[in-house]
Amino acid sequence: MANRNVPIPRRQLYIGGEWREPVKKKRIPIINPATEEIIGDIPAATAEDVDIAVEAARKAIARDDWGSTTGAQRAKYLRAIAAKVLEKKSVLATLESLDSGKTLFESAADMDDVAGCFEYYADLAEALDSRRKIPVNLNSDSFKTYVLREPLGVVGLITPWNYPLLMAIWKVAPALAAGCAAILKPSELASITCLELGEICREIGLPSGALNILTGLGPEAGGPLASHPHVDKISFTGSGPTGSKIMTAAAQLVKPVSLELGGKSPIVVFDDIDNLDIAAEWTLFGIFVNTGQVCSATSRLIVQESIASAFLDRLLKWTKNIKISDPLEEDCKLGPVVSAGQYEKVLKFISNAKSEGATILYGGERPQHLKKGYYVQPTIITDVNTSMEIWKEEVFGPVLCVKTFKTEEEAIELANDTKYGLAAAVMSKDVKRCERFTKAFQSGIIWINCSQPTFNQLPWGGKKRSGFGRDLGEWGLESFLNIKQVTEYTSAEPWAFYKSPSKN
Ligand SMILES: NC(=O)c1ccc[n+]([C@@H]2O[C@H](COP(=O)([O-])OP(=O)(O)OC[C@H]3O[C@@H](n4cnc5c(N)ncnc54)[C@H](O)[C@@H]3O)[C@@H](O)[C@H]2O)c1
Ligand SMILES: C[N+](C)(C)CCCC=O
Ligand code: NA
Repeated sequence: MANRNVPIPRRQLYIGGEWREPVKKKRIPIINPATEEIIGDIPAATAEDVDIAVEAARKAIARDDWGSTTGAQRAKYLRAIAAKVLEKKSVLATLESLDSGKTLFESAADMDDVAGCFEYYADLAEALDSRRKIPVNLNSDSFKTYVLREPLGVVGLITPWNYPLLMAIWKVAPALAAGCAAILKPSELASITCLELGEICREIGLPSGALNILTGLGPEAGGPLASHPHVDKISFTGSGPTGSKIMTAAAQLVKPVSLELGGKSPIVVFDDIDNLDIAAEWTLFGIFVNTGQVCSATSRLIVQESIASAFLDRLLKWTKNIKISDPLEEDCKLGPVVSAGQYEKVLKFISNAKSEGATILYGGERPQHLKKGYYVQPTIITDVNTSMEIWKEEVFGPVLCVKTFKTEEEAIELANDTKYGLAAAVMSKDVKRCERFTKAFQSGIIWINCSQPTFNQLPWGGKKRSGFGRDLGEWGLESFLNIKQVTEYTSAEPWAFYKSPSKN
């Protein structure tokens, strides 16, 4: 077992490069979901603190030490942050697990991804210098034109608890690479590592106000950020209902938003797969990694009837082998869900599925050996029909529902039978069929013969009710840039549209 006695730092809000007590001095308890114990607290920002942070961000943009930096200069800061994250990896990973219930192995992997994401955007920040000003040739003697890429300004980043630091960094890194000044509002359910990012920024000497971190409740801290007149954009990852509220608030000021929302993603398994075990493991990983609290979780298994029985048999064998324990224990593969609220929500989805007539093939309850903590067994539900809640709604927990199909057409129809459109996976050795599914799936992310692998270079985001806009890749950087066209009249001749008064 890793050291669970890592002290939980008692932080304030990180504003203008300093730790600052919230104006109303309120704090929110931190709960460890594995023990249900209060292990510390975080500051709770309100509208007053948002005003102060927005002012600090505006000042940063107006100051040369941030507002006039080149991409190459910003890249140095991003690389310094990446190095600090790796230096502190073990402590940060432990804090992430204590706060969110994530297994220590996954938290450590997240910290590598966090550092990798800063490194990736450091490269893109450097490359931006040569793309900052692009001449456009009009073949004109009268006009010289060019297009500028500029930082968008002050941006609000509102993020969820499932990958507390990683989801924040998917936005923080490109926002800083672009030269924006950012205000990060992480989830009140897991904010520790985001506050530690503040300490890292202080240690590496990031210019004050370039990144501000406001922990607090959604409506009290996130709400005023979304509706603030001096915030130029909101980039949000979280639930659909909150996304709608943010879009509504931003719409009043015609403020751009990007929304990465939930999903109910399908994984379609065909009978031509060579190896049932390989497909079973990907199916398992697609729904049980991070205890199913993944926006892109492939939570609907759509399996060809001819192999359904054999495949479910393999799936059960793999599922029974998953170690469920305190997330800090060695080899733990499934920790608790994040909170009491999430625990109740997941169990309610399972009991509703039962009362609607579905069969709980495996799991569905608290594991017998764990008396405390928000643990739910990995759960597989069969005898599902398309009108059931469990087929339609995002659970955000370790719950897989299963349907069978006979034909490819039927599989496509089932896969797209959802209001969401984040991700979709197909398992088949038929290359042409995989191409047909790639085209037919109504989603932003396609996995072929796998589920969940994610790379900084590739765009991340969805369509339909999963939102719009893209994190990661060059698209993530572009979303924090303003495109400005410049047209210069270079002719010595008069424009001659009006009759010149000197000729009267
Ligand atoms: N598409 C993706 O990339 C992605 C990634 C992770 C999570 N998610 C989705 O996030 C959801 C779970 O995360 P969650 O429970 O933290 O979501 P949530 O919507 O409850 O909270 C997300 C963030 O919004 C804030 N918030 C809440 N109410 C607000 C308001 N009125 N105004 C402004 N901010 C407010 C919260 O404090 C938090 O920081 C799931 O639906 C999941 O699918 C999506
Ligand atoms: C694919 N990852 C790395 C699990 C990240 C998913 C982000 C959304 O929850
Ligand atoms: Na917590």
